[in-house]
Order: sequence, then structure tokens, then C-alpha cells
Amino acid sequence: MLPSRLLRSLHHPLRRICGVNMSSSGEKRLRVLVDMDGVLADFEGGFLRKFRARFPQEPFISLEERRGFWVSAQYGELREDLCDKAISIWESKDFFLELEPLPGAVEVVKQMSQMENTDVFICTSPIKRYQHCPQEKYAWVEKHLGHDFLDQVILTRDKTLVSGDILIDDKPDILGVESSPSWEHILFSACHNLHQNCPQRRLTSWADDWRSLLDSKRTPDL
Ligand SMILES: Cc1cn([C@H]2C[C@H](O)[C@@H](COP(=O)(O)O)O2)c(=O)[nH]c1=O
Ligand SMILES: [Mg+2]
Repeated sequence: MLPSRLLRSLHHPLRRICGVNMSSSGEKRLRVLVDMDGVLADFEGGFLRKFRARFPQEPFISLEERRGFWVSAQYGELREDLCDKAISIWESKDFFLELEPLPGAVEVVKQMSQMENTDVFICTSPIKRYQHCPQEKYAWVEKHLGHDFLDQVILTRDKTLVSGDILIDDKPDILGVESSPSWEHILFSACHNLHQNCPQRRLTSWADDWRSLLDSKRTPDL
């Protein structure tokens, strides 16, 4: 790796060849990956509302009682057939599109993406039943963040393959084929992970100090 002062004097394509993501002013750019379900979009709230509306006679799990990432698993433990009933909710048309943004999420992502030397990408996993979900995820981003933001959407079922400095995600275990992902996983607090003692640094909500978190990952200009 070349010293950053030397890299700054190089032309842009060479900087890229050297594998360093630098701005024209010579500072290293921070790449932030932001998850969607449970971080930007209220998956848990949207699920519970639609589950109760569709299956009013069935037992349900309140948000306070949620434990573990997989909604389907906890419903299956409650009663075996409830697992498939839960899955049928997020496989339905308009489920992903109609999710409400979590408080502050849209405003923060807009602010973050306007920060100097900061690139923000939405990194989200679609379900395998693809009839509605992938298209609705794009439509959600367009609706809440605008058409231009579609350039910054990454749909993948393996986030370990995506390079970045930070991944803000509510899933405590993010696994894939890459055993050593480039990003630091910042755990976004959600009803299902509140009671878990996880090793990651947390962002407790979008009212938390996300700016300091980003700054802690910026490398000082040498
Ligand atoms: C809770 C839960 C979620 N899913 C699906 C729904 C989303 O497509 C992904 C989560 O995506 P993220 O990028 O990790 O936020 O998982 C599911 O299939 N089963 C569940 O119980
Ligand atoms: Mg998530």
C-alpha cells in the first residue's frame, strides 16, 4: 500500500488501481452499508399489524415478547402451523412496499449521503419467493428516498461479499461465504435483539449518535 500523501498526488484511476477509495481532495471515503428491514423499514411492526388483521383469531407475539431474529421460528414454536402463516404475510403483495420507515431513518440516510467523503448504500436481503419482494424494495427506496437513490441499492443474500467500512444491521449473526468481511457490523437495536448480549457496537436507534460512529471509522488524513 502506498502512503496516502503519494496517493493523493496520483490520478484518480491509479488511486483505484492501488485499491484505495479516495476523494479528489485526497481523503479516504467512508463506505456505509445500511440494512433495510428492521433498520430503515419497520418489518416487525408491519408484520404484526398485517398478521393480526389477516388472522384475528390466532395467537400472536407482541413486540415486547419477540426473541430471536426469525419471526417464523418464534411463531412456529408458539404453534407449528403458525410458522407458515407468518411467512405468508411477508410473501404477500405490498408487504414490503407498505412498510413504514422507522423513526428518523429516512432523514438520517439523506443527511448521511450528503456528508463529505461518505458513500451510503442500502444493503438488503430479498426473500427467495421473489414475485413481489425485490421489486417492492426498489419501489420503497424510490418512494422514501427518491429515484436517484436507486443507484445505491444492493440486493444480496450474502452481505459478507459486499465491501464497506460499516454495515448497520439488526441481525446479530451475519454469515456468508466470506469469513472475514471488510465491514464492521454495527448492531442496530430491534425488539428481537434487545435482550441479546452481542459483541458488536450498537446503534440503539436513529436518534443515537450515528455521526460519532461514522467518525470513529474515518482514517485521519496523513
Ligand atoms: C424476520 C424474518 C425475515 N425474513 C426475511 C425478510 C427479509 O427479506 C430478510 C431480512 O433481510 P435483512 O436484509 O437481513 O434485513 O429476511 C425471513 O425470511 N424470515 C423471518 O423470520
Ligand atoms: Mg434487517
